[in-house]
Amino acid sequence: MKIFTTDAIKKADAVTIEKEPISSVNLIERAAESSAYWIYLNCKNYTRFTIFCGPGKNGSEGFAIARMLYLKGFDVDVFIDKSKSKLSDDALLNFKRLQDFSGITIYDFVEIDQYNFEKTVLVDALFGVGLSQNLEVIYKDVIQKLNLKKNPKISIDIPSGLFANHLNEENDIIFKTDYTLTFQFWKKSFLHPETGIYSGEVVVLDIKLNQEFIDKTETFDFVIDDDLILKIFKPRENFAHKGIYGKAIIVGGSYGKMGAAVLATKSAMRTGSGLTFVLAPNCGYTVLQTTCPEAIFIEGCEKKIIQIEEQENAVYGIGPGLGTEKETEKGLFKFLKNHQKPLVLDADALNMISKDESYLKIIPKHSIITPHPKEFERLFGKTENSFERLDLAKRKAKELEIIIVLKDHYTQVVTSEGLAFYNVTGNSGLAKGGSGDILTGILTSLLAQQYPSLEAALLGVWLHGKAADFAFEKYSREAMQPTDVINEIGNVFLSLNKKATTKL
Ligand SMILES: NC(=O)C1=CN([C@@H]2O[C@H](COP(=O)(O)OP(=O)(O)OC[C@H]3O[C@@H](n4cnc5c(N)ncnc54)[C@H](O)[C@@H]3O)[C@@H](O)[C@H]2O)[C@@H](O)CC1
Ligand SMILES: [K+]
Repeated sequence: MKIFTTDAIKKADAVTIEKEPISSVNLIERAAESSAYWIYLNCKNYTRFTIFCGPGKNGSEGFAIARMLYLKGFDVDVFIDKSKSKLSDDALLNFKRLQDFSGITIYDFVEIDQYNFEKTVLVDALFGVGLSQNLEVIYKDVIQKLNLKKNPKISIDIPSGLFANHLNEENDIIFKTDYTLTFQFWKKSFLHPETGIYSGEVVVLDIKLNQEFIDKTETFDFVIDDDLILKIFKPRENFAHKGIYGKAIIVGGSYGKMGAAVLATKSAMRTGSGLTFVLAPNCGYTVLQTTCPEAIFIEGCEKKIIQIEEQENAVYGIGPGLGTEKETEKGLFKFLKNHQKPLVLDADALNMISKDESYLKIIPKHSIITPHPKEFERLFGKTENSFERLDLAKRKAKELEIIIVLKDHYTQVVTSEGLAFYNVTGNSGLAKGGSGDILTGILTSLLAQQYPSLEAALLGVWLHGKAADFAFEKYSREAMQPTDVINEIGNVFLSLNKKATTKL
């Protein structure tokens, strides 16, 4: 799914209005209907809604939602700024429509302090993507007061005060919501840690904006959605043999960090590589042969790896638990200098590469590197925030012709063309040691199965997150373990296969 800038969203609205054709207020009606319907389906424990409306189209949607919820039998109150009352035409029209409903009381923002907030859901329809400057004082006051309330909160399109595609100023006042019902596209700010904390759970509602315009309009940012994954995923062939599905070699483990190699090897196998090898120090022999009997062990040195031998037609995933000893570093660089095929580099492999800028240049083209924010900083330098970090990743991915998987709550796959794909599967149960090792195993396995690098990265991060979501449902975010995630990879493939196979 494409992520549009505010300007492109406005154009998409305008083109839809012109080409469909549909009036602006009827398009607002469509957006309001989809919001009211979602609320009707999902708010089972509440019968009371208090809707805060602004002066523009977002406010107009608020008025329409108020009317629709009232007609569905809910108790609805509306708050506006009565003192200035400079509503836009679209807002005025829906505001006037409300006057036919004597059961809906319209309050002024100044009455908030006297209002009874008991058991009501707060709906924020103050500002949408039309916010062009910092908020006026009157709206800041309202938002500050509402942010102190414990009531459930829903924002329409975007939490009021938040910009859609860039960072706010540090002291900006922003509505902090539990749910955001957003129209047609994810907004970039929902996907970054500094701004995403305001948007809560995001629900994207399809309001059927002009598809031709969406298809034609270029963008640099995307969300990995199910449609994209189904285009990438190739179900296993009936007449397959193990040779078709490649040879994955995990290079990792050192004395005391053998678990990382175990997790990466297990997840490579669960992802389907035809043959899976693990190159690890000899001290890991028993543990690896016991925990991963299907994998083939390649001997390293006693307690660390000092050389990586080139094997024909193999895809390497290097890093989990590898350690950063001088001899390991030497072995890694000797290997990388002569190796041409795309591979996966993670963890300690990246830590060793970050020791010298010239090392970056010997990463084979189209390889996938998977740094978390700290590793990224060591590799490419400090940035002020995650928006700048992504911009830097785009420049570096282009320069080095590699794919950077920037691990975060919403991991970003950054391509050598300067595009970013945000992954929205996964949860904070993955914020545990070992999760990254699993991703390395999955990516190595997909590359070995001849998925092109970008497709392997997109499918890999999605699969990793999806398996984590399945594990979360069984064990909770707190208790789920990386091993539980590996054990759910199979269920993710089952659900993918169900969708991908031809049905009669
Ligand atoms: N027909 C359409 O064009 C559609 C509009 N949609 C909705 O419309 C929203 C965008 O509507 P608008 O462009 O009217 O913008 P908003 O409703 O976000 O707000 C803009 C209004 O607020 C005023 N304003 C802007 N910044 C302000 C500030 N800092 N302090 C006080 N007032 C300020 C502007 O003068 C304008 O009246 C979307 O977020 C979405 O909710 C969607 O329903 C899709 C269809
Ligand atoms: K809003």
